[in-house]
Amino acid sequence: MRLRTVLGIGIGKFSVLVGGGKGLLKNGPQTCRWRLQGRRQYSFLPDDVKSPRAVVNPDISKIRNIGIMAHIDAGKTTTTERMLYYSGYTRALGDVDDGDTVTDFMVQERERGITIQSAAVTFDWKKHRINLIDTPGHVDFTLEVERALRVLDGAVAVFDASAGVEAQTLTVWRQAEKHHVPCICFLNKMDKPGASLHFSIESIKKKLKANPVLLQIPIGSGKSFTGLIDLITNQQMTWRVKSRAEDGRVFETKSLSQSDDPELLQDAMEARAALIEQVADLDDEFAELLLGVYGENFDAVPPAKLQEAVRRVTLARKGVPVLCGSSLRNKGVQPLLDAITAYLPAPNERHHDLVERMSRLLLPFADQHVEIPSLTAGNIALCVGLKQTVTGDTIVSSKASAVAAVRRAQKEKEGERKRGGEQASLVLAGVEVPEPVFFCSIEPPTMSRQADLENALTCLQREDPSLKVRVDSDSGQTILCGMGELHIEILHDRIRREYGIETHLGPLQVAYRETILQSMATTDTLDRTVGERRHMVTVSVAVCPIMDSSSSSLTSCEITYDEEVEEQLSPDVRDAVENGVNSSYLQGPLLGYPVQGVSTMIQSVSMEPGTSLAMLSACVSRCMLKALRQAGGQVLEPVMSLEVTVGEEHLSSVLGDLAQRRGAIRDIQSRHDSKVLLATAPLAEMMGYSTALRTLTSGNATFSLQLDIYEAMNPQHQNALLNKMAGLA
Ligand SMILES: Nc1nc2c(ncn2[C@@H]2O[C@H](COP(=O)(O)OP(=O)(O)OP(=O)(O)O)[C@@H](O)[C@H]2O)c(=O)[nH]1
Repeated sequence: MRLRTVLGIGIGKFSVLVGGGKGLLKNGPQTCRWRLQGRRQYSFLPDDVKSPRAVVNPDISKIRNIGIMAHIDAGKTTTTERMLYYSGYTRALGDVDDGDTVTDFMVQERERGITIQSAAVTFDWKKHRINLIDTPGHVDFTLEVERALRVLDGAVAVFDASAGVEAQTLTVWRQAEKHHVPCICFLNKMDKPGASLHFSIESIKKKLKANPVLLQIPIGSGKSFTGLIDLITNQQMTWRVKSRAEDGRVFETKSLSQSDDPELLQDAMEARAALIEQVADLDDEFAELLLGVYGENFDAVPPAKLQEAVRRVTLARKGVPVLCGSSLRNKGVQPLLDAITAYLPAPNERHHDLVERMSRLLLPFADQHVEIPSLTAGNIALCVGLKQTVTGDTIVSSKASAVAAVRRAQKEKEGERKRGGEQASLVLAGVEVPEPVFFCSIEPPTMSRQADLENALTCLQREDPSLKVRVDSDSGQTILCGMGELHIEILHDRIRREYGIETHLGPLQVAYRETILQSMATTDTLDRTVGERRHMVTVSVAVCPIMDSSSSSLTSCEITYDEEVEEQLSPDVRDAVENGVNSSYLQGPLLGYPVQGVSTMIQSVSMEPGTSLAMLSACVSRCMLKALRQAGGQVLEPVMSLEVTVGEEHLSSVLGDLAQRRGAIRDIQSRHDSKVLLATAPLAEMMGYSTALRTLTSGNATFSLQLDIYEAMNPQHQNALLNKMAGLA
């Protein structure tokens, strides 16, 4: 059987896509055939085994998204196979050694490059849905495992009880720890003569530095391993499996009694007392219960209370439940399934760092909002309570489903390309955020409201990506950068109404940029003694203009290296050099506006031993400033494209006004009995245009304004601007 699942964490959606090239489970026909890598055909009759479709939408609290990890040959495949069989999803027990296990496809899929997120089996167990994701320990899959672990809610580590913790498990265990994934350990192969509970527990402590919480002890060892004692319930489980043909589905459960083997009874009593003490040490709530009611008589501790406490300990990752069994001999797998449902968390109990939680979904009906429990494809709804999402983001049920969607889209695209067509990506394009062209300072009424203002601005920015907020490094003032006068006015008003903060706005200013006119090469040396240490560095840089007037993007600055220099520099020295260059791009030498359209080549860097990287960055930055100054600064101003719709009678006055605003008319079109005037004009000249246009046309005109390009100012206007900024005009 080949199941592909797309994980849905957090909001409880879990789509199961069945199929993948070897045969699909269809609705209509009664029999579904599966081909397992060409080896064998299984015939599934619905009455015979369950279909994955039998598992429909369980409550989120009943879902377990679990990774299974193991060292090679520890018995992961055999264990998974037994889980599918006991839960009723396969008709026959497969055998790894005969090469007919259901999940064998995983290995082969991996060889073919199929990734781990999609390699999964889904089944139900006692009203729970278990999605078991393979997380192989092989180093090549480290990244995939890491990805899987980030979205998984829990993990089962399978060990060979005769070998204890082995190298590969160690790697995956560390990753699980990093992502705070609660785990259960399964000591498999208890039937092997060399199997040792004590040795395995010690190796979990020593090698994994984990705190094993032993929940079962084995009955018998090696070939005479027949069952387990459940220390939570004090029950004995025995499997009368005499041959490999017996499937272990039926096993006997009974309470331990005095008539049982006295040695076993004694071991079980001691192990249970140790368990209770250990859990009391790890869980305050259980400790209180124990001190208050059951202090004198551990036997009386109700299994349910102990189980709840073990669950809390597992979820808090203070301890790791340990179970034993022999998958090959069909012993101990059902209690392992019980433990997965009892101790590992549901998706809503885990706090994934990448999953947003919505508090409510609302359907808009005119001006009313109706709360709905879920949403299907193709609908539009409002969501409440998102904390990280900003406008333009695509929200998916999990990172894994996003990756799977991208991969599917790529495959489809590939297929379409072969067929000569084009296919749209499944991932929505975010909104294109234009660069803000205006800015102004904003101040709270008193310093005590600064934190409230910052919070308000953070919320507003998430809603409106065209609003940018920064802190001026010289004045320390908070600066609002927006799209226009009205934009900033409305933000100001919203801060007052919605957040109750009366702010003061500084004068609105145009966001200019700077570039250079010619190429220039410069050398600079920094020689400074700080304390006992002498820092000495000499750098040479060459800057040249790469004016691309079609671009309004700030990213059009480059850093290149002389070939020989590039080979000599270590990565951290290169980082320090680039920090220095990039910081000089932030504030141009003329007016301190960001620099664009400059290519910098690092020609030489020579450092005396002992010179810090910070001093290197400082030297590069100073050298850059020198080079940019000498290269002749040029101010770039935002030029807007303007569309004015106006009655013919007012056209000439609008044109006259535009001429005074340094406007350039591109076209005048007729639309019904109005004229549409297309023009460009520098933003600096367009301040207050809406009022001016209203006055000129007695309110009979409309206009739209948007950034066209950043254009070099002519020398006359640039000088006027420089004088104005210097307070001379
Ligand atoms: N004695 C014994 N052998 C077992 C047990 N479980 C699995 N094996 C054997 O161990 C070998 C490896 O089992 P697999 O289930 O393929 O182990 P795996 O961890 O999936 O291995 P890889 O997929 O190669 O990583 C096979 O020969 C199994 O028959 C067990 O409980 N007892």
